[in-house]
Amino acid sequence: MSLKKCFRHCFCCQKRLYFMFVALTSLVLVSFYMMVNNEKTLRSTNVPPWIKRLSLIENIENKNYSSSLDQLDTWISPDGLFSPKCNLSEVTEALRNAKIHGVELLKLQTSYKWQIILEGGHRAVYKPMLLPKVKRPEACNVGCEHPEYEVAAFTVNRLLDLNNMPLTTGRKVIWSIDIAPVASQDLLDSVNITEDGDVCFEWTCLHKTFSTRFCFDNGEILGSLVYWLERPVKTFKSKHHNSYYHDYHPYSPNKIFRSKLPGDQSFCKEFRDKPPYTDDKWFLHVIDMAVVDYFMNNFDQKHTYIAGDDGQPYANIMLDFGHSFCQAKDILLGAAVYQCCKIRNQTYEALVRLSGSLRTKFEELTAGDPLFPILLDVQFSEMEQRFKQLMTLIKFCFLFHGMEDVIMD
Ligand SMILES: Nc1ncnc2c1ncn2[C@@H]1O[C@H](COP(=O)(O)OP(=O)(O)OP(=O)(O)O)[C@@H](O)[C@H]1O
Ligand SMILES: [Mn+2]
Repeated sequence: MSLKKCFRHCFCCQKRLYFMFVALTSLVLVSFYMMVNNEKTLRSTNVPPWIKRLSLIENIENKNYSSSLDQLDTWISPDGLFSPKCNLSEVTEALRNAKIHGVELLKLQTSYKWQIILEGGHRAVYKPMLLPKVKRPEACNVGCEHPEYEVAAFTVNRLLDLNNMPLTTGRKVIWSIDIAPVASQDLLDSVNITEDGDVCFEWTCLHKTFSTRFCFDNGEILGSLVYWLERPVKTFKSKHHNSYYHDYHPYSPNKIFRSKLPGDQSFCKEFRDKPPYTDDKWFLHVIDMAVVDYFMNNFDQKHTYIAGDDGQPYANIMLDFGHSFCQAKDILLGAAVYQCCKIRNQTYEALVRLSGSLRTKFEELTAGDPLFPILLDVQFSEMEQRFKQLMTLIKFCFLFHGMEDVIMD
């Protein structure tokens, strides 16, 4: 090789090396910048470190659902969990599709459920459907819950123009794809996978003395997803007030109060003149709860609320409808409405608008839900019948007290 050629060759090598060095340094710098930036955004959210690592990957891939879900907490006010101007379909879509970053058994109260962590660290309660959609054979508040009723209750709430139930939707998940890779050890340990790929586990449903084996065929699971309120959630209890809403139900454990029930006006006597029910906001919410429970034939609801920073009740909420549509049909579920003979103007107007179109409007709202059709035909007929009964009870109130006295703003 001539001296000139050798010189040119070395020069080219050096140039190539130089370019490689610059490219590598830039790559390292860009990656480092992205890592630091992502750490910064993630550090601001209150999620465990193992979730953060998953979120790091997620944040690069997809930010959309996370920012849709970010809105939910900002919508909460003393007047409820959202307002008519909120885009519920956008958030519902996010709840149905957001990536799942963590799942564990939620050992609170009695029903089988999971706590799910969605992208952005948003939490939700997932109640898998343990049973097919059947007419409930049992007495009320016994046996397994039906998560499809949580979706039905949310739909009824929306149809009644109420805004107190956290956003709820049906959601399908696949065990091997959505759950197993991010499940906690105790959830993984609680299931076994059959040779056919079915996911099975044992669970004892409410008031049963034996456990039952439940299996999800091919690991495909349908269930209800309720957005988790990152707020202190509390329930009015008898020890703070002489009675509370749930005591009024024939299935309440408070037998003393139950024995006082038949036919008198005790609901209003017990409630209206005792705080917090002296305040219309809390009193009218109890009436709204009775309207929803009457529609749903639900004996399980308690008066639940979000507490503010001062520990005082801030906003009313409605939770827990998995035991609805039970066998006993008790007119006492409507006691708050027909014994007090009061109803919120907005709720009454919504009821009037629903007359004759309950089924169509319910189906319109739930058309895109993975659990559609949410209810059996027979349950729908039951709901329509109970809706008519409630309207008759309200008309009796108009007759005895006059419409002006019954309707409250
Ligand atoms: N969306 C939510 N946001 C915040 N807290 C919630 C939410 N859903 C449930 N909780 C809390 O978890 C508790 C249990 O939830 P839920 O009532 O759905 O369970 P459950 O097992 O069906 O109860 P029960 O045994 O009374 O039927 C509630 O009382 C409430 O304190
Ligand atoms: Mn329940």
